Amino acid sequence: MAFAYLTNIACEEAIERLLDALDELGGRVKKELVPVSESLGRITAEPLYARISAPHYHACAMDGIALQASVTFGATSTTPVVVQPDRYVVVDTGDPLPDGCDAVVMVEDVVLPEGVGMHELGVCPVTLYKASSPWGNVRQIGEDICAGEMLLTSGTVISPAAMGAMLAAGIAEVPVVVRPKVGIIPTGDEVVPPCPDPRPGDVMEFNSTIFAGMVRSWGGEPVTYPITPDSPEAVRDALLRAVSECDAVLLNAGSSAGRDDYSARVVADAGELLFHGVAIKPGKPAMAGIVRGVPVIGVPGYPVSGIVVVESLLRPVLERFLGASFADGVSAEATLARPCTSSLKHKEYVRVRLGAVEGKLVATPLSRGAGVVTSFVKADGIMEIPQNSEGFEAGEKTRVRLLRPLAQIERSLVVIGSHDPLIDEIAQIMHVKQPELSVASTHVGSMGAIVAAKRHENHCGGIHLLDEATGEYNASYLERHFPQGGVRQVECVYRQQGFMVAPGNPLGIESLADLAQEGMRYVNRQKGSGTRILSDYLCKQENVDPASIYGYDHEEFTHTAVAALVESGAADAGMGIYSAAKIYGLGFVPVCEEQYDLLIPDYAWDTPMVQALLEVLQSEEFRARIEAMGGYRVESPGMVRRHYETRAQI
Ligand SMILES: Nc1nc2c(c(=O)[nH]1)N[C@H]1C(S)=C(S)[C@@H](COP(=O)(O)OP(=O)(O)OC[C@H]3O[C@@H](n4cnc5c(N)ncnc54)[C@H](O)[C@@H]3O)O[C@H]1N2
Ligand code: MOO
Repeated sequence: MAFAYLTNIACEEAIERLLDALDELGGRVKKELVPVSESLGRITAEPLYARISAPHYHACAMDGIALQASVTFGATSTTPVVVQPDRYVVVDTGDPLPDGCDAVVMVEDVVLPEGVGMHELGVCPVTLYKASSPWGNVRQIGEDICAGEMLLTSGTVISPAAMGAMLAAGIAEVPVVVRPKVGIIPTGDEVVPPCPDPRPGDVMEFNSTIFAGMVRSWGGEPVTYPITPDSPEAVRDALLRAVSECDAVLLNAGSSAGRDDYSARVVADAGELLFHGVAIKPGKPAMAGIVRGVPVIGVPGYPVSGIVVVESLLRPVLERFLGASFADGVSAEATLARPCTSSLKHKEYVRVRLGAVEGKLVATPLSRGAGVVTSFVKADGIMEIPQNSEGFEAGEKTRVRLLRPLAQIERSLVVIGSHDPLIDEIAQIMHVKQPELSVASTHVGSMGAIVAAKRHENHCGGIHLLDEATGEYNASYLERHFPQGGVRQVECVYRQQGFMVAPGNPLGIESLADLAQEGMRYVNRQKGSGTRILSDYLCKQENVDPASIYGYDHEEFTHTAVAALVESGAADAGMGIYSAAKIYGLGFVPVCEEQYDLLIPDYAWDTPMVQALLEVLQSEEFRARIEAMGGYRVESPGMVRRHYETRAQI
């Protein structure tokens, strides 16, 4: 019988239980001495005091002459003072201040007698037109560091400058906290080492690589154990070995309620289970316990859940071990582009893309799937929805923890609209041309581009909206949705739309009518996408009732997602562009060539991002790249087809 969840405690309480248990175990910080030159990123175990002052002698701060300031007193531009060679010494920057001197005059302020060269400086009298003040241009002993003063407190992450300061202060070795060893045990019969050709059901083991990276970034030393099969004995053996060798252990997967989920039971049998089940999403099956004096954290198998749990529960443990804080980064207020509902049962962490549009930060939620690890790759920030909240409406303001510097986010082209793989190619070319710029794209269909532009939430978006009455693309939609104008319709590409089918089209699919036949399975695009409008239009034209097509309600958000489903055999056909079919080696039945334009609102036109986009569209690289992808025709990308100029509403 599987071990059911015991608790649904708040994350804060889970952390408290874990840290209280650690406190009961007693002092933990272990120290070691390392050479300063190898201490970068380590954490000081004690406060560090300077052994010597820096500079440790009075040092000349400039090239010139050293003298006693009093000999220059009274010198002005009209009443110069002449100093004889026995009253000054020629010095260079860094030299010890000669005995009897208390000031340095820069060589630029030293005037030699008429006809005398610099090589005679030191043996000739010099004229000064400015008085020196005592200790002028001298770095006195201890200007930087005074012997005995505290340089760094304990718990400081050692920076390159701190390394230099320690050496200057006469410290050659520094006491640092020993890196806590964190054991990582991946478990599961289905889990296999990463490989290029996994079989169905194989789960590639990549969680431990993610967790090891996180552990390292917080000053710990990861120890990854071999993949352990799903048996209580094997998991117990691996756990006992890990707790004997490490300071903390992550037991990965088997945390939920499935047949082979033993983690909680093994921890409870081998030690003390502190909790199983935390009110966070993703990550609710998280658990923790103490086994033989070592904290053990049960991390759910799904990678996104795993990242959230390791961040929420392991980080505080490492902070306690290290006596340091890896506090959450900067947060900022953002406006939500789409509604985001959540349950009252847990606090939810939603990954978001961010972009600055008209000076306002806009957050677009990314996939919330616990298995979608790329949501963390694409994320610019994390939005928290508190446990007592049902979520946020579109347009609501919320605080977002930033995962990238704001300055970078502000230089991101926000693309919200119809999906086409060419947007990724634009991002690549743009980034090479101007590395400070990036692209944040979200695929919400052509109508989504219009909605986003109306709400001032994007810089541009792809549109391919067929007007059934005229057979024209986009113009009538823009006229209707922007009666006050304020947008430009910019040419991008012409692309082939058609049915993506199995290679060689074994079922002979030529039309939607064929797909309405018994036994055929279709995969569709989401409502509001141009491709969906095309399928609906073709249904009408061919007099096919959409309800008669199996899978017409099965909606995907991108051409590639549709292609992947056809390739997997889960569907016999889906409407999409040729380039996506080509990536997946699928058959393709052309239906029409459509006009894929970009909608660019006037408010975004002058931004460096949009100007860079136009440059990319007009570049040879773009043309070459698009032609290589296949299924596109390129005429004059970047050309403004029509400017819907702003006009007052009547
Ligand atoms: N009936 C229920 N089923 C599930 C529940 C539930 O409450 N009732 N909870 C779901 C939630 S929420 C989560 S999160 C997962 C947790 O699953 P487990 O921790 O038990 O993990 P597994 O089932 O062994 O694996 C799930 C999934 O995770 C991926 N995985 C696992 N190990 C690795 C690895 N080392 N590297 C990469 N990916 C890994 C893989 O996709 C597995 O399929 O349970 C839900 N189910
Ligand atoms: O807790 Mo699970 O991690 O929601 O997906």
